[in-house]
Amino acid sequence: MTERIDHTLRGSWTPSGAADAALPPHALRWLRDRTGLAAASTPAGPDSVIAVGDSTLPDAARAALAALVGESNVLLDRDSRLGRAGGLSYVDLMRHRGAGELAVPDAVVLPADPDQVVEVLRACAAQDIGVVPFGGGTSVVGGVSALRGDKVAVVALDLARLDALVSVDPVSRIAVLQAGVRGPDAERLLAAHGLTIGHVPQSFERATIGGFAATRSAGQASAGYGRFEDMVEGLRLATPVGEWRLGSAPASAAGPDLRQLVVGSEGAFGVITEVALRVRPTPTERRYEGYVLDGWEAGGEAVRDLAQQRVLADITRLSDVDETEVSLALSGGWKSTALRGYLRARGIARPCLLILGWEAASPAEAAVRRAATLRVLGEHRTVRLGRPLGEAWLHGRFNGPRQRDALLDAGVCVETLETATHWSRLDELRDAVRAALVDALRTPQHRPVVMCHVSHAYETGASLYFTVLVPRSEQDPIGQWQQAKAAACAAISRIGTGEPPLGTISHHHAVGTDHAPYLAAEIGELGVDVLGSVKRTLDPSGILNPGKLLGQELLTR
Ligand SMILES: Cc1cc2nc3c(=O)[nH]c(=O)nc-3n(C[C@H](O)[C@H](O)[C@H](O)COP(=O)(O)OP(=O)(O)OC[C@H]3O[C@@H](n4cnc5c(N)ncnc54)[C@H](O)[C@@H]3O)c2cc1C
Repeated sequence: MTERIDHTLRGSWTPSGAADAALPPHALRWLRDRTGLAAASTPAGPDSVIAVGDSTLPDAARAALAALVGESNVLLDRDSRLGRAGGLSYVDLMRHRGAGELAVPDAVVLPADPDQVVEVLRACAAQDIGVVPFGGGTSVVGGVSALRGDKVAVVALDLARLDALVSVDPVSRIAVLQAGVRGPDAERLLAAHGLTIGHVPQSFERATIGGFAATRSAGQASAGYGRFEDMVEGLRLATPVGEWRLGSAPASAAGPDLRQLVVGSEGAFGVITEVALRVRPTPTERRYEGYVLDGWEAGGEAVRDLAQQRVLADITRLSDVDETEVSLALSGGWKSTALRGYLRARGIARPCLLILGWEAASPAEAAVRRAATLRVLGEHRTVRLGRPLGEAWLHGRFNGPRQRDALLDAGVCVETLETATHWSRLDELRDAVRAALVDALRTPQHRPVVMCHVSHAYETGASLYFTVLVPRSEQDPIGQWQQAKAAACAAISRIGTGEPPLGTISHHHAVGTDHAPYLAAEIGELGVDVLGSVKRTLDPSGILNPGKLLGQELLTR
């Protein structure tokens, strides 16, 4: 049995909220100077001010669900329902802070095992109840928004009780985990067998195995361990028409790989109840280092070279000039001033920070792999800053959501978005998204900070991850971001222009509700129809995750 997360925690990342964040006074001073942020901000409204309507779950449906999972596992109280109302995007957090309207589920249902999940789905289909699969609830694209669609009610299907390590095959290096196991618990359970998954997204502390699979998640060490879909050997999927089991060999030519139809299906095709994962021995040697290159173009070329010569470090993360500047400004103090001076003296005019990390089973393996990376990196002009900077990144790798709480408290609109494209178009895509965000958010009083980094690199291209900071609009804090996000999505997808997309609408955050309008621009109308027919086969009455992945309009055509 693993420790349950408190889902009543929605307005912040940790119970202590902003108090948990390292946002020193000099960082706020810097933000005020740089963005025009006012000294005072509007305090967040307490949970009690949020309007939560009565549950519309019919009595017959409640009774049917209670007969399957037990009375105590059908929750109708306000806090439980509010606690599964939406994910953890900026917009979700603002809604939980009293701005805009929240879609609150009519009940929370907690099945105990994969068979119960199938039964719950059958019962919901019979009663015309929508079902939102809920893992860690960390979606940032509206994936767990409790939309009702055309159903009489909607329930959040919380997978927290599916929290077991089912089996370990040490010979094949495969572990089977239930879908509700959270990142840290999965690693703890596997560590007892000397094994690791190696999947560490920034949401690691709260997100689950089922959520990782349902969203095609990518962790910070994706260059070494692969994206989550690379690790999935097999799955159990509960659907309203029965269970579907996939994956019986490491590779197969028995038709298309249907596992990939389930990985990334975002709860719209079924509920993933178990995942068989490729695991590796726990690394005993870890080494993280910082380097600096002069300018984004030079940094990008170096990372491309590492990827194409197949010597990427397990963690490879390149910040652009703006992100490097913000990191230095936020860390502040004499050390960052000294560092800037040192870099200037070494001829670096536009510092771009590159973090490299190697994780290996022995010091010898780490040394060989590091030497291979550095041989290629040595062909580019770099300044080595050594282990302290790499260790500092490691130490702060989960700080982002904590700092976000503090920034929200300070009146900042803070959000991220991500995409990916091929190397030959990476700069064009970055420039287009940057320009769209800056244009949408700049006002006579406010100057947005738009930062970008590459955190996932491939032989043919890379991801781009943008972080935006701008003083929050007091009148329309949600609309302010939604307009900027729409402009960025239009720049990526080039929707309505007749041009092919510049990049993908999501490299790892998934589609949810927010990206659904851009899906057809990426996969084509035919692609949407293919997904629609899969949906109709597995979920004929359309109860699963209304409005996600395919969006409501795309489904009904
Ligand atoms: C601060 C922060 C940092 C983040 N960093 C990263 C990152 O580094 N990399 C990354 O990839 N993502 C990141 N994310 C996004 C998010 O954490 C991932 O999408 C994650 O995989 C979601 O897992 P979850 O268990 O929280 O799923 P949820 O948020 O609960 O659900 C996500 C989607 O999957 C569906 N779903 C969940 N469980 C199941 C299941 N068992 N079966 C079927 N469908 C299911 C839901 O209905 C929903 O559509 C971040 C989010 C936050 C808030």
